[in-house]
Amino acid sequence: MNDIQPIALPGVDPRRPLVIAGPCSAETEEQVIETARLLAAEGFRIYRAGLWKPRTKPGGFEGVGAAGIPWLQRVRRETGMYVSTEVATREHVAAALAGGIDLLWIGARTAANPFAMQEIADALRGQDIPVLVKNPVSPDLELWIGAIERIRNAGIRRIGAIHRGFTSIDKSLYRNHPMWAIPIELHRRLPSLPIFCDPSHIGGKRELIAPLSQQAMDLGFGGLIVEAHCSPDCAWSDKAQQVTPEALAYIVRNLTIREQTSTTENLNELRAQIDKLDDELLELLARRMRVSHEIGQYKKEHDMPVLQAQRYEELLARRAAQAVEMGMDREFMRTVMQAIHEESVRQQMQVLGK
Ligand SMILES: O=C(O)C(=O)C[C@]1(C(=O)O)C=C[C@@H](O)C=C1
Repeated sequence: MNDIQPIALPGVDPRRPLVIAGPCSAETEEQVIETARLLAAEGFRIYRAGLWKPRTKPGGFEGVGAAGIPWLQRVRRETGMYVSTEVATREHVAAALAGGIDLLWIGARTAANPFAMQEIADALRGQDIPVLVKNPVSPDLELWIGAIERIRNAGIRRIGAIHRGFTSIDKSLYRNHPMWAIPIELHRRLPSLPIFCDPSHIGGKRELIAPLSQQAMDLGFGGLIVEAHCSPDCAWSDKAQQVTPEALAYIVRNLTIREQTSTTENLNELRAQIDKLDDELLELLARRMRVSHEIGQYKKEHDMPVLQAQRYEELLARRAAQAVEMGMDREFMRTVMQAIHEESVRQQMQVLGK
């Protein structure tokens, strides 16, 4: 997939962040036009508005559908902005293409369904339009890459990914957990694919748009897709996470975009320290595995099972608490200990199997 091209739109500054902004849903012609006018006045160039809204439960506002396409055409005519919307079926694609929509995105629930993705990809075959694919609701990188691959296999070359976070049971801070490791891994696997952050859906609240956007910039994301509404508190959907165009302009203006890639003597010295510490870590891990091997031998001779659940539980709890005291994250340490234990168990299984 190294033939993926940037989302270059004539007349739009290609420097990051490329910002796509607009209301969650197109509600009325007035709201669509008013929001677009305010955004254009702040210098935003790419407009978004959902016409077909996949709602979790029936009864919510499901969008105005194709009736909103002439409103987006008016946005284009009157503000000069590019316009974009979400598509979830072949009929949506056909209506959007016939209506001259400039950019399409595919939602998280659709991206999770290979049949729906294939249907959309087939409807896009032979077209030259930028397409952005949101991450599936579950943290499944392969499914996300698969969805992107289907679009690419249909001949689309200007493709981007949208990171909108992942469904999580714990809604205390985020509406959708960012799990940054997943878009980081996506970038490692597909370095030419631009990634857009959707801080509105990750955060679910307007206060989180600025910090999440900054984090995305610091992780090298190419763009942002953000919900903005002329009157957020009156929005028909997702009102808590929408901001006014003025507030969005303020947030974007205040982002720090760090682009420096050259290193200095100082950084090289610090990296040398990291390399040395990693050597020591590996040496220690190898020593730990050798001891684990010996325990495996003992277990074989004494007919003991490999998994010692109580001992494992104790060491997980002890090291997680110790990590917190040492200024590290509890969950991080649990993940490290789980990985070490998994390898230790695997090696002991081999000893028992010999
Ligand atoms: O304590 C043991 O019995 C071990 O084999 C060591 C070890 C570990 O790697 O820490 C490995 C497997 C057990 O489930 C518990 C702990």
